[in-house]
Order: sequence, then C-alpha cells, then structure tokens
Amino acid sequence: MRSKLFVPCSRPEFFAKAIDGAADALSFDLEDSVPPAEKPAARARLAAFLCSDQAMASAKRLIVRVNALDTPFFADDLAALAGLRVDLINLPKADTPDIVRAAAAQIDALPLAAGLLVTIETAAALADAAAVAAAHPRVAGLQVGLNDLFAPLGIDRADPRHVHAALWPIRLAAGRAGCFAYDGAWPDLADDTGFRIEAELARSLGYIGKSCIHPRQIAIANAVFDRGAELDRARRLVAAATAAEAQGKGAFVFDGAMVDAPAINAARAILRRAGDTA
Ligand SMILES: CC(C)(COP(=O)(O)OP(=O)(O)OC[C@H]1O[C@@H](n2cnc3c(N)ncnc32)[C@H](O)[C@@H]1OP(=O)(O)O)[C@@H](O)C(=O)NCCC(=O)NCCSC(=O)C[C@H](O)C(=O)O
Ligand SMILES: [Mg+2]
Repeated sequence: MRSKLFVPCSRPEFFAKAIDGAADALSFDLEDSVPPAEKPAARARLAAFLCSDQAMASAKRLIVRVNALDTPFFADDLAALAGLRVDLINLPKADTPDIVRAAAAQIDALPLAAGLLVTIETAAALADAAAVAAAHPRVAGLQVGLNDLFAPLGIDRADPRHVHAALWPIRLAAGRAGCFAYDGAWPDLADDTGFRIEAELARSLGYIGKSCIHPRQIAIANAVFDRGAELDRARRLVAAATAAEAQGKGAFVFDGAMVDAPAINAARAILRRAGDTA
C-alpha cells in the first residue's frame, strides 16, 4: 500500500478514474470532503460503486473514511457499508482507546470484515497513541493527520522538525501494537517537492505509504515507498546469515557493515511482511 488516493464520495466522476489508476489503495471519503447535506447521496453512491464488478474485481485495497464516532453521520456511514467489500475503515478523530473500542463494537454488530485504520489527528490522540493502537484487534494501522493536528495548535508544517516530532511517536505506537504506520495527505497540489520530502521522511521512519489527494501525487508515493531494493537486501542478508550460522558465526560483515541478531531479525521481518519465505 505504497499509495492511497482519497476520493471524495461527493465526486462520483472520480470513481472510475481512481479504480483504473496507479494507486495501491483507494480511500473513499465520507468525512471532510463531503458537505453535510451531501452525505446521504454520497453514501448511496459509494455503496453502489462498491457492489460494482469494477470494485469487486479490483486488486486495490478499498478503504472508506467514515465520519467521526461522535457525529450524527457515523452510524449511517457504517450501515451503508454492511455486507460490502471494504478492506479497511478509516476512523478519524479517534482521540481515545474508548472511542476505538466503541467504533469497533458497532462494526462487530454488522456483516463487515474490515480492519480499522485509525487517524491520529488531535493532541489527545497523539498523547495516547500507544493505547489507541492497542485498543482493539481490528486496528490494523495508524495514520497521521497533520492538517487537523497542526492547524488548531498553530504548528508550522513547513518545518520538518515539527513533522518528525508528530510522526515519531505514531510510528513507535504502531510498532508496539504490531500494526503499520501510514503517512497523511499533503494539501499543496502544486508542490511535488514538499510531498516528496514528507514522503521520504515517513519512509525513513518505517511508514509503509503516503496518502494522496490527487492523481499527480501517486507516482511519487509509489517511487518513494517502493520496497524492491529493501526486499532484495533482506533476501541477501538472510542468505548470508544462514551461511554464517553454519560456520558458527552470529556476527559477520555484510555489505561492509557488521550485522548480528537485530539486523537479521529485521531482515526476516521484512520478508515475512512481504509474504516471502526465502
Ligand atoms: C483537490 C481536488 C478538489 C482537485 O479537484 P479538481 O480541481 O477537479 O482536479 P483536477 O482538475 O486537477 O483533476 C485532474 C484529473 O484528475 C482527476 N482527479 C482529481 N482528483 C482526483 C481524485 N481525488 N480521485 C480521482 N481522480 C481525481 C479529475 O477527475 C481529472 O480527470 P480528467 O478529467 O480525466 O483529466 C480533488 O483532487 C480532490 O477532491 N481531492 C481529494 C480531496 C479529499 O479527499 N480530501 C480529504 C482528504 S485530506 C485529509 O485527509 C487530511 C487529514 O484529515 C488531515 O487532517 O491531515
Ligand atoms: Mg483530518
């Protein structure tokens, strides 16, 4: 899931283009990009699209961002998804573990196999990110939401130190809970360089992909989060570790650097995540 394109459900003309495009995942949005009066029609359009042959046959991960639990829209959003193919439900404004558990309980009551992608986008959620990540087995990932997080606090997103300060605890919280961390959206459509800088920072922290709000951002995310070289290195390292072990060595030199158990375990974890048993 190197890239994930947000698709407002009030813009049905985007749907076909999005499903035919290059994003690894689509995040159909019922939240902030859909005005309140449009929500019922947006839900109905989304439900119809998710039943279509195009959506059912798609190899993309299909995600739906619902409205927050404390809004009058949440229950209707979930009800519209019952029985449909949804891989992840993106839960915004999930400030506490109790909110995650309450949302998960409502999903449990429906025929809906989706996991939860929880957006950390308030000071409260950031402060409690580890507990939020561990709140329920449905939580598959944490996503950062820097627009909502920074705006009310007057934090300048142009300063990468501030972005790093937010991404770091979310990555640790996700890692501790055994789920993935996912980067948020970059709003300046004309600034590909800004998008890339944030994506590279997230990648270097172990995030698995970045949210896109426009098709032009997808190729950058796919390139930054491409795992080809990392997988290749992990395969070579595990093979070298097996050979070293046969010689009774736990530490050895690989590509000019000493490696031992932590690096070998990390390489094995990369292969496991990729479904690679080599
Ligand atoms: C940002 C947009 C409103 C721009 O829309 P528009 O001006 O209509 O785009 P273009 O004319 O440049 O479109 C060019 C072609 O690309 C297609 N297109 C554009 N956007 C999308 C899309 N999102 N999905 C699929 N296809 C798209 C157009 O149809 C054109 O195609 P063609 O005619 O064939 O050339 C718009 O891009 C948009 O609405 N983006 C998503 C907005 C959104 O979902 N926002 C919510 C997520 S942001 C977030 O989550 C922040 C977070 O919560 C936080 O707190 O940080
Ligand atoms: Mg937000």
